[in-house]
Amino acid sequence: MTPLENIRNFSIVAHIDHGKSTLADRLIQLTGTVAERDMQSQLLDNMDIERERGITIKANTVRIEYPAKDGKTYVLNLIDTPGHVDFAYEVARSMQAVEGSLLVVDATQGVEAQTLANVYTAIDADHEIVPVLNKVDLPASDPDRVREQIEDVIGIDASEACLISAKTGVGIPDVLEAIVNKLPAPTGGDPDAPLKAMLVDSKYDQYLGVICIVRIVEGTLKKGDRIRMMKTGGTYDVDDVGVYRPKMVGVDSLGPGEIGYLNASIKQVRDTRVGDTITHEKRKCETALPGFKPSVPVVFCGLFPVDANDFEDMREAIEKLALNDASFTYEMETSAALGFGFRCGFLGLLHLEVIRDRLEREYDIDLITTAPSVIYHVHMKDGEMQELHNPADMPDMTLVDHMEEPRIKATILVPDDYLGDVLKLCQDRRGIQEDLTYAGSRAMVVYDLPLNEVVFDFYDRLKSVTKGYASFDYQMIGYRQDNLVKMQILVNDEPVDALSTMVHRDRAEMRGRAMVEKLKDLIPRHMFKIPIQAAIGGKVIARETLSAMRKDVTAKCYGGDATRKKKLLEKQKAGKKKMRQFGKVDIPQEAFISALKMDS
Ligand SMILES: Nc1nc2c(ncn2[C@@H]2O[C@H](COP(=O)(O)OP(=O)(O)OP(=O)(O)O)[C@@H](O)[C@H]2O)c(=O)[nH]1
Repeated sequence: MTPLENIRNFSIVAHIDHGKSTLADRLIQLTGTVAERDMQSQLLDNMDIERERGITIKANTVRIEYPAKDGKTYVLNLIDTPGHVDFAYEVARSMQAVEGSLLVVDATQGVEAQTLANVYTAIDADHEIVPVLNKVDLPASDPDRVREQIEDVIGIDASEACLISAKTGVGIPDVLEAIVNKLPAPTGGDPDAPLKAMLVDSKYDQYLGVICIVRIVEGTLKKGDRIRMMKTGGTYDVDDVGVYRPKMVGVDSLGPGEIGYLNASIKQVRDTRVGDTITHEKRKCETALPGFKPSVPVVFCGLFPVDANDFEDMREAIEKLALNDASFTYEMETSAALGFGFRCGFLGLLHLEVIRDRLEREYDIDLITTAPSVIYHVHMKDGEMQELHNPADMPDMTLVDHMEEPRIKATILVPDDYLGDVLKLCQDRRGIQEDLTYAGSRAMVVYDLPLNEVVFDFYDRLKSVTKGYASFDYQMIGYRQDNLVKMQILVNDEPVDALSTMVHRDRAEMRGRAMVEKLKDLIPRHMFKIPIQAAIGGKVIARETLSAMRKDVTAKCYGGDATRKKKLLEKQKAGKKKMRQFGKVDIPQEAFISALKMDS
């Protein structure tokens, strides 16, 4: 067991791409935690999809042993936290398990929106913060300017910030010394007290079952102990305890201040509650740790198999994915248009994409994704309040008194030149400007926006109007009443429920027109005329007509080249597979998403 004063627990906070993972790799490498031949970049991102997209989804931890200049060997426990806005709540939770943070800022870019959001989370968790300026090997780096910016915008002293290049390794020893000298050791913690440990995160391993990452606050955890989860009441025998280096290595025991894993034949991640207090069954601790609110899904959409025969496979795949991800919810849904599928809830759009990608790639299921929606509060005239997850379930408007929608506070950092475009974008999305300040040549804008207008393609639009220079972060602020209506789309006079959306009354006409125009381009011509309409209640607010024509793919193949004709017809058939029939009309899969993209 390591004495408390020789332990340092920390996380790294950074904006995406500022070098968090590269720095973690360097720290691991320099301390010889991994043999040189086993070194591969991004050691901590072990899920394929994380590695591929360069994002971290679940918290990971690694234990590093560092012989410091003062002659003592320290145990450094690094918790790697997710870096994307969707997972902000997970970041806040993992931070409760450590005492300090390295604040990594790319010295060529400076402070970005996520730097701010993450560093404030660290400050809220009472962290000591060590600023680290990365990428000083690049000619464009300007450490002095960025140092000043950290002081002006964040308000912490950056005069002793470490100047490093995580890529070349310059300055890494200074970071290790700063961790030891500037970050506090964990406090308190009697190894003989009844066990009190925090469940920091849990994940599913196909060979070992559920692995829990734990931080010991008091007492000692050993293999063979019988433990109790104080919130869920579950009791388990501990099969193994250990640490990540970053591979799993068993240890005899974990004591106060230490971070490691435990494995106790827990069947599914859902049986564990992140933030729960773990204690011994026989000798319980008196009070539990404060615990966390569970993270709740904010974005919902329907997922349907393109081929109805895939439904059972899809159910199995979704159940498996949910085993490892308690923040992802699902329930069966039937749609008149799309048949059987699932209504799924996600933490954000990236989370949605990750799950959808995994279903398609790992389980080989072609999916139709319906428009993402948020949760509306529908206040009925009889005083009851209903949560609306799916626009298709909207109750009869005559029974509704009023509706509320979720709003967010969005923080956007953008170079001056693009400020006008950003303000226009936020204004177009029904935003209310709350603040506009400058940090050097960059503006920081704060907007109050409806989540509904952001979940879909706001981030893409923001990136495109600012050529990628803007950064964005948000947090939920609550519900507010507004004039919202359900807009239906009718194709060939039949409503397509999967295309229903909630819109603001004042924008309904514009949105309806844009959608029917898009659909006209997306739906192939048929042998008959197809009216495409947008309607509110029974009233049509926009209409386009797709004229009749048979698309003869073989028309260009005059002469007798039969094989080429056959090939083209087969290609047409394959293309058809991705379509769904609505009455007599085929609607291609991409229409469900593309039709909703707004051009501003
Ligand atoms: N030139 C230079 N490039 C660097 C340095 N550190 C990181 N990079 C590069 O910057 C990019 C982003 O680095 P990552 O370590 O993946 O960034 P991250 O912050 O972990 O990103 P997320 O995991 O997506 O949050 C990679 O292409 C790195 O090779 C550095 O010191 N100098």
